[in-house]
Amino acid sequence: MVVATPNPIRSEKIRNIELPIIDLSAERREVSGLIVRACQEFGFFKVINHGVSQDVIARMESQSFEFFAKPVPEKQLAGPANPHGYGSKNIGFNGDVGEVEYLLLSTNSASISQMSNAISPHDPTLFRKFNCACGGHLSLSSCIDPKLLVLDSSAARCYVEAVRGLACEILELMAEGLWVSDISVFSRLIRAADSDSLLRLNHYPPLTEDSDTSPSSFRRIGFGEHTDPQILTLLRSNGVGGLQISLEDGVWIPVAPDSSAFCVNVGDVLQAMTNGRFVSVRHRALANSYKPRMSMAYFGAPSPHARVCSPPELVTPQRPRLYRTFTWAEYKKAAYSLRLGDGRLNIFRSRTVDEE
Ligand SMILES: O=C(O)CCC(=O)C(=O)O
Ligand SMILES: [Fe+2]
Repeated sequence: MVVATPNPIRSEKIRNIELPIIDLSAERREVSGLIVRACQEFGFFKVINHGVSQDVIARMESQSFEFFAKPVPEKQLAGPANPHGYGSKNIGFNGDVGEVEYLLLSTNSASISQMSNAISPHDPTLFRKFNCACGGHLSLSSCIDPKLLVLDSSAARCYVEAVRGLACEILELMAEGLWVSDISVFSRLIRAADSDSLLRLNHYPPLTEDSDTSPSSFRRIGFGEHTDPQILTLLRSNGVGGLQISLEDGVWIPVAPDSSAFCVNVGDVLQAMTNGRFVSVRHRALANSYKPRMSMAYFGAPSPHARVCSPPELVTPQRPRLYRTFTWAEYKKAAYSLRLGDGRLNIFRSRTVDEE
């Protein structure tokens, strides 16, 4: 049995910075400018007035809590995570551990149904069915598709439809703000039918058995420092803090929980596609000493064979190409072979830039 090593957090700096909160209902040109600035400075921002229905969010959250409240043997029916499925304490395949249990799902419906069969053979939906009539203003048409209601009327399916719509909208605002002529250059990748996008539910149980009561060791690593490999992450948590981002080594900026917002962060693929203009920010999650924390992360990813390269407008003589073209399958292979905290994108830096 692998036992998670306690990770006391000592001698680190916490800096309280006000992170950008962007109102998506404001004027479009202004919003796209603010998003680009946030992605360049922080690789992170929050969005409000995002249009995803509170009902869709609330149902997904309650289904997730219900899942994590199940007895361990039942949850283990959906495990071990390989990489999809239920996992506890072990993250990835290379020895990373944390005070977290999670359920990682591919967002394609076949995969969600398969997992739900494994968990509840007598109830063939992973999360109890409900009558999905919304799905967020951005993806209404796909959510009211009668075929979808028959096949995918689960909280997970509806949530995924809504957040994918929001992610596409944000990616198009980014392209506009960068003055890229093909505004679907990023969003098209996660709209593809075989996109490798994921939904990850993380549950950080409270740390009740801590005998050392000093403030620094009272909080433990739930999910260790890393960048997200995909294009864009949309994350929500319950009202319990724990997420932190890091812009310089050893300095952590806490992200306050906010029920009206989605946290958005740039992933490695978007850093590569913007030729390094946007930063894929390092972040981590701490488990709370008293309260359970739950987060739900949608990771918008390309399809395996999609080629990742910058649009021509973002490569100039003053700003030569930083990364060589690669496929998402290649990138994933590299990511799975490394530890959580390793900088994977460096492997894909252009030789010409390295040699300069
Ligand atoms: O739980 C959180 O707030 C962060 C989780 C995370 O970074 C991830 O799942 O990639
Ligand atoms: Fe992450």
